[in-house]
Amino acid sequence: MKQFLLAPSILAADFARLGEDTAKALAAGGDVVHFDVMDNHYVPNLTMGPMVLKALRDYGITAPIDVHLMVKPVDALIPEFAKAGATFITFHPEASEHVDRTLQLIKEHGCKAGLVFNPATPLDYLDYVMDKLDIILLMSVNPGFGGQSFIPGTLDKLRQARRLIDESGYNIRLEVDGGVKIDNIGQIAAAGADMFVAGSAIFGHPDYKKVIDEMRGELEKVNGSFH
Ligand SMILES: O=C(CO)[C@@H](O)[C@H](O)COP(=O)(O)O
Repeated sequence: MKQFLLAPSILAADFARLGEDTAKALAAGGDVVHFDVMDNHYVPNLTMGPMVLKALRDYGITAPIDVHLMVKPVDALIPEFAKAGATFITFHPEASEHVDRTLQLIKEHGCKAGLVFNPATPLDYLDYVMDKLDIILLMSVNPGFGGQSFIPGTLDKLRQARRLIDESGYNIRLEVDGGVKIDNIGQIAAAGADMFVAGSAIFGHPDYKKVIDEMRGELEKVNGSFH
């Protein structure tokens, strides 16, 4: 059976009670904390840095933390996030001068590494780095804000990425981010994703557990189609 991971995006959490709200999403069944870092330069929004991540660790969050860097340049922040307690660090290849070097830097700092693809970024960047990836993240909205609608063309791109991962023989997670809801998560999983970021769908609902349980229910329906 395929193991799916649900990653609540704390961009949509209550920032005034971030530790408590993050813990609540994990207690409701979230597997991984998705941590969006925006610099108001690579994307038009400004969010959280390594100090906030460390504060979550100090608060007692022990779940994996998936840091999505929407910043340019990338490299200087990697040691900082690793030291603060990141598990995964992903970045946009067009924001790094040397993609291979940035991937190596993440690994050298003991984190899992990944590339993120915007809706209009081709998957060509994968060509020579599959052996260095633990995760591929496909954006299903343009990065910068939560609460946008899923871009349907992402489904074909997911199928393409799934094919490349399977052909490579490497153990690489395929994550999707943006507009993931109860009513589309099954279709997204059937296209090949195995890790799902959801912000507004979870934090915008009064009952996080109900949303996560319903998402898992949808995932169980498609589980068989992978094997
Ligand atoms: O990185 C981003 C947006 O740039 C995402 O992680 C959003 O936080 C997803 O939010 P929803 O679309 O699920 O509300």
